Amino acid sequence: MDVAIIGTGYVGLTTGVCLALLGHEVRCHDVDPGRMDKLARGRPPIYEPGMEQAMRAAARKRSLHFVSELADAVRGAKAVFLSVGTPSLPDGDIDLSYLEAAARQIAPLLAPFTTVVVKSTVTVGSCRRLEQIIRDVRGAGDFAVAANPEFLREGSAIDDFMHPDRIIIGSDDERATTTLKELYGPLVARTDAPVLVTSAENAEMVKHAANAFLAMKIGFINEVADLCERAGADVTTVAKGIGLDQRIGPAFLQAGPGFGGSCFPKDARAFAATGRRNGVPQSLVETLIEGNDRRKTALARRIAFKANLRKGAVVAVLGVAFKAATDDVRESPALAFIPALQDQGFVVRAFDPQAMPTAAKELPDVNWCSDAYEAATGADAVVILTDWKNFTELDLGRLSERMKGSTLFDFRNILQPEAVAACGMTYFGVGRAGLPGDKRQYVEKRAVAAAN
Ligand SMILES: NC(=O)c1ccc[n+]([C@@H]2O[C@H](COP(=O)([O-])OP(=O)(O)OC[C@H]3O[C@@H](n4cnc5c(N)ncnc54)[C@H](O)[C@@H]3O)[C@@H](O)[C@H]2O)c1
Ligand SMILES: O=c1ccn([C@@H]2O[C@H](COP(=O)(O)OP(=O)(O)O[C@H]3O[C@H](CO)[C@@H](O)[C@H](O)[C@H]3O)[C@@H](O)[C@H]2O)c(=O)[nH]1
Repeated sequence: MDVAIIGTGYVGLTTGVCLALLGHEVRCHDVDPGRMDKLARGRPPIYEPGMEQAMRAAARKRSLHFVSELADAVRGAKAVFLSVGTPSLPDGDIDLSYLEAAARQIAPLLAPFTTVVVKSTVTVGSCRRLEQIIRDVRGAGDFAVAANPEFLREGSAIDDFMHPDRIIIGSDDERATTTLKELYGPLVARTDAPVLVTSAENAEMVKHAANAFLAMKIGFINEVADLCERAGADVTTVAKGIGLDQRIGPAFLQAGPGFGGSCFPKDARAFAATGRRNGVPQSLVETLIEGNDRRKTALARRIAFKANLRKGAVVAVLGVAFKAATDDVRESPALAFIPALQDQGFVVRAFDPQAMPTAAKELPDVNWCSDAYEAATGADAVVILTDWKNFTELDLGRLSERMKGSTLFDFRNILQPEAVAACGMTYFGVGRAGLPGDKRQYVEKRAVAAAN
């Protein structure tokens, strides 16, 4: 099928590449000329594992094209995907203006009959609004707007797109639903993914409610972690025990420094704003947002207390991306955590395998380092903030030798406390093994290790 993709960020690019690999003829367009230039040279403008290879594979099939002129992208397309950003407004609601602008721009260019597919995450009622904008330009009858929310995660975008848990098609126009079923046909044939055909409103609501629910699982386990820490339990085991209940499941129960990224914080705010706008406050989600925001700075104060850091102390932060396997720092815990360290008068040295160029624009006065060991050099404390696999493989002895102090905060619970203690460091995880008891425990273990 002939497909156009408008907006080639994480979602648009992944959608375009994957649809091309599934056998469709795809033309991608973006307003950002720098992005288009990179794409035309076969270079992904974002760090996403497997993307460059997937782009090469699609290019070999001659089914993926990057087109600078919007009209050339849209002309003749049977489905036009809108995958532009939907950022937060100051009141938490989404800013629909990028989608509205894109709808206005494509409206005169659509061939009859075209399905305009809203891939961006939108609040309930947005597709109707976009439909009205296009209708104002070209009248009714030869197009339909369908909601088709995307559930991929950054860092595993291609795999998630190619192996969806479900495909949601939101439209009451039969021509649109037929087009989308045909489009996803090859994917459904390969994966047997369930397809839910429903109204646009239901589809829009599914996306926001799903993200709010997943974010609530994380917010919940983070509060449980804090309780574990005080009450002498270990959240990693507690989460395992909870997750073994099939009704709960093990996913999204990793305690950490709070959820970040371009989706959960923004989408939780939008869901809460939708509740307020409709006179049905979503109090659980409101509380979740507040707690998650507070957590990021509270952890910065907590380390000062636990490691007894004074003004001028040096803190090494390992990881600034909002999660592993991405260069994205949007609403990353690091963007709140590092300034909160600096506010206390600490000097911050930091390293991230991919996200330093993007983070440097947001975080002034950080000493960026070429690896974890350089970051740890002369540090009073080291903090692991992102769950990069490289950090699970650190040479802890080497890290410890480089440090001035001896405290390691593992805010992703990715290290073995015993291994850290064996290298002469005091270990603090998130909600692990009960504090201050575990501090004594690991200090004691360290003493034993040293004696041996
Ligand atoms: N990032 C994710 O993991 C993810 C997953 C699912 C859904 N979403 C949703 O998908 C949408 C896009 O997210 P993203 O992370 O890909 O955003 P992004 O910021 O990475 O990309 C958006 C792109 O749209 C382009 N753009 C803006 N206006 C345009 C226009 N009028 N014409 C052409 N291009 C235009 C921008 O230049 C940018 O390259 C958002 O609504 C987001 O909530 C994101
Ligand atoms: O157990 C967990 C799982 C995640 N996180 C954090 O939560 C945030 C989001 O992580 P993740 O969901 O893996 O990344 P995203 O790429 O933001 O993907 C989410 O947001 C996308 C945009 O809407 C959706 O498409 C995905 O389904 C949804 O998982 C990150 O800060 C993670 O570190 C935790 O702290 N603990």
